Amino acid sequence: MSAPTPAPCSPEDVRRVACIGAGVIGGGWVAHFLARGYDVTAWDPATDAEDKLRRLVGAAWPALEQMGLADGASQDRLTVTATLAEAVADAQFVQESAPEKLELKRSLLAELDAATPPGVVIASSTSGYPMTDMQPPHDAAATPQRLVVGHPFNPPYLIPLVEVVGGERTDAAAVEWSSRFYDVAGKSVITMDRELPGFIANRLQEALWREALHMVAEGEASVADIDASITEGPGLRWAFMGPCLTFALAGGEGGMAHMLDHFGPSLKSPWTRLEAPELDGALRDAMVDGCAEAAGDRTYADLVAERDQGVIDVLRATGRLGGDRR
Ligand SMILES: NC(=O)C1=CN([C@@H]2O[C@H](COP(=O)(O)OP(=O)(O)OC[C@H]3O[C@@H](n4cnc5c(N)ncnc54)[C@H](O)[C@@H]3O)[C@@H](O)[C@H]2O)C=CC1
Ligand SMILES: C[N+](C)(C)CC(=O)CC(=O)[O-]
Repeated sequence: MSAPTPAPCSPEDVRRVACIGAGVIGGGWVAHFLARGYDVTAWDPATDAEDKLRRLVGAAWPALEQMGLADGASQDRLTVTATLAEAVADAQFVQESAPEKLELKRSLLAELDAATPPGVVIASSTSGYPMTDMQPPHDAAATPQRLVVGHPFNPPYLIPLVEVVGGERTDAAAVEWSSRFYDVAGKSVITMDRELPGFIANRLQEALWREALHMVAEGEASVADIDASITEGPGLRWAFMGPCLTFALAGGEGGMAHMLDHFGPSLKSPWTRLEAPELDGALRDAMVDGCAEAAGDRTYADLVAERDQGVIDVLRATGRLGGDRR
């Protein structure tokens, strides 16, 4: 591996962030960085991207005001550029949020690497690809050592977690730099020392999702019942205590030891029973129809507002609103 290029500034000194790809997640990142007082440049090849982006940021702003804006934070600090090169020309950090297609990510990250000033860290929002599979190989021109995964959660302007992990050709200093940067930018960071499919949280979510799809495919439970089983049940605990400590309490004063001795054998069968279901047309239709039924007459905008207020209420109730803000 060639010598790492020193980052042009410390994470604390970053003022200009570029967001490449401005859909659900890229737009959410834009809203987050604006609310934290950064100057943001954004680029997205879709012809209607700027309108959609400004609408998304406008819809997120009331929630961000409730969360508390950084000094000087303003939607006016967003510049949407005509080209990728203009977006990254002066950037001190780049967040890529393009569609989850491996070949597209590969060529886009190579293009970003070529256009971004030396040493500036480039993070991908990918929800599952290992950076090793996406980063360009080492050659005279490429600098894959500054490429990391920074996996956010929807919406990135409200859900604190970012999972940070490098690939085989990533410099450890870039992982460390980006973890510190996200922390300074108000995120809650888990830094991983190895690549795992789905990272940590999606690996857990995917297990739950796999079972949900099985139940819908087999007609065993409705979409509404599956959602209620989490929001009225374990989801209430998970907002402040993770699944491991929660289950330690299931063992009473005997804790996790008693929980495993007591329930371990009976839980083993569901652990190993099912493979991923076939996502065929019938299952797709059942999920789409079930979600439409569960949403009722609430529009997409209604649901976004409801979700945003719900997350803020939970953050406030669990003492995670305010505190150490940028
Ligand atoms: N939607 C979600 O809940 C989450 C998604 N992610 C990840 O974020 C990334 C983006 O996903 P979404 O925002 O959901 O997708 P999206 O479909 O909402 O947005 C993708 C955007 O990328 C743009 N685009 C297309 N080609 C491009 C290119 N060559 N360069 C730059 N932009 C391009 C599209 O015009 C679109 O605006 C994916 O890697 C995904 O896995 C991560 C966490 C959660
Ligand atoms: C649906 N998704 C796999 C893209 C979701 C994520 O990656 C994280 C999230 O927001 O739950």
